[in-house]
Amino acid sequence: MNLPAVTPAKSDTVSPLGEIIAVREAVVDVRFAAGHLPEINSALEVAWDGGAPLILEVHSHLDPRTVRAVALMSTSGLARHVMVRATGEALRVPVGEAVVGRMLDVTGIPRDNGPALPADVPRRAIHSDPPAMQTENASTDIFETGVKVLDLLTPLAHGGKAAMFGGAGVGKTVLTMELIHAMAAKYQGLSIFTGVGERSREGHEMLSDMNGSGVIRHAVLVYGQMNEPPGARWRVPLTALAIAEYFRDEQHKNVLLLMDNIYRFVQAGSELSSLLGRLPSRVGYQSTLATEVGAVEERITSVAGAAVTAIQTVYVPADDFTDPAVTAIATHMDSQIVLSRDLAAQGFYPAVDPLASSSVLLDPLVVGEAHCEIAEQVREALARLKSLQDVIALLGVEELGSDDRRTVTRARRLQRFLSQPFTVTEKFTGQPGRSVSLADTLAGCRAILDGETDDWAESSLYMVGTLDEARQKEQAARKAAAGAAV
Ligand SMILES: Nc1ncnc2c1ncn2[C@@H]1O[C@H](COP(=O)(O)OP(=O)(O)OP(=O)(O)O)[C@@H](O)[C@H]1O
Repeated sequence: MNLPAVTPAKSDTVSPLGEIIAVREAVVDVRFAAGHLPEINSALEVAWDGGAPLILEVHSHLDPRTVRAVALMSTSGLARHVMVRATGEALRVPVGEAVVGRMLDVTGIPRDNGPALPADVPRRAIHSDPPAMQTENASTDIFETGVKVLDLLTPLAHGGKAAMFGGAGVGKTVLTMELIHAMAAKYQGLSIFTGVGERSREGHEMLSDMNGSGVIRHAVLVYGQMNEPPGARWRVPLTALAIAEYFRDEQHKNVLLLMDNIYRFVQAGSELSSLLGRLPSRVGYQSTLATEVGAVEERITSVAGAAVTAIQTVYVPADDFTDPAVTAIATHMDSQIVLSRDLAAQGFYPAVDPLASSSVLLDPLVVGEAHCEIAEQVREALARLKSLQDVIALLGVEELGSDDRRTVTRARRLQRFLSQPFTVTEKFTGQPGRSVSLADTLAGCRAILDGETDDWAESSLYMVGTLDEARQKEQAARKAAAGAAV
């Protein structure tokens, strides 16, 4: 790839030119004339063959003339002695109406084979401080998702932060996609979907899904997927935040910010930390882990008149919930949705672990006494079922006392009632998706806890929407059984 000398800066101020002296994968060292060192986090540009410039971000000053920078795009083809232009400011990405309905990369370049963005599109720096504490607006308005187990046990706040934790293949992405459908349909705002280090296939599926359902008209997709260099995966959350902050602060719009998978942001930071020559901390993570997570999470906040509701997926390495990255992210969340491999293996989708999941909003002052009482009784029943699993496996349900037998009967029906077919899984389950109101969810759980379904077949409550649907399924099954008996 021919790399011409960098074209001189167009502005009247002469931006200092530097020269590349070392390239190690995503890390590039650049030497400038004495007294012209660009600031930390400022962007440097390398002009490629007429295409979009390669963007580098300054991360350390090695000596009075040399900076160490991180490439936000691939450095293949880059060589020593290539000239670099210091922009004098942080990377600025396009924001505003022009990016709605578009799929962008970390630098804000459209990657959806659509038209280029207008030259005068407004831009915003990817680095900025969170709003002043006094302007933040901690909301406790409940956000009904239509997913029974979430609305019952881990209610989400309009303007709050929720994270889905789980190992590989437990259903994080599918649940996130379902929430996009559930929320975009009834959410008067803008959705920003950020793909961080996930599969590119999922990005294209998301784009075609959103185009098909029309949700794309109110959405922006920002991607730094697993095929991208670590710099792109590390900075793409900031690109999405800059777009979200513009709509929140300049247009006072509500924003639904979805990030799949925020753990990959930490992983990219860890990769770069090693390449930047920094000493690793616990479990090999970067020593700046908590700072980097805080810098992103603290910017995800609401202000008066405009809420940013965030839902993030968190990959849990080796299903180890004590992992430093997982715990650092968890401390920032209002709702923690833990996905269980055991439940996924049994086909109970969404595989939300009712005992490990939690929400600060499950409080009588927020959701009311009745909701809290039902949620508590559901948890108690499922906890009792879990504690009796071994006894049941060894001796069978019949050997239990009458109280335990009743609890097990109801707990198993609750477990099945909390499973639910999704819209996004119709294509491979063949079952139409269901969105259930909170009132129907509470009424269904209340009826099961009161024993109304004790003599129903457990299968009648599996993968249904409301309890009425389960009742119809039970009646149909009984009729079929009666017909077969004749
Ligand atoms: N609600 C659901 N209904 C039916 N099947 C599901 C559901 N959720 C997940 N699955 C099944 O589990 C598989 C993995 O789901 P998904 O990709 O969401 O997991 P993940 O946790 O995001 O995995 P990874 O971390 O590898 O991306 C899906 O391809 C699907 O077969």
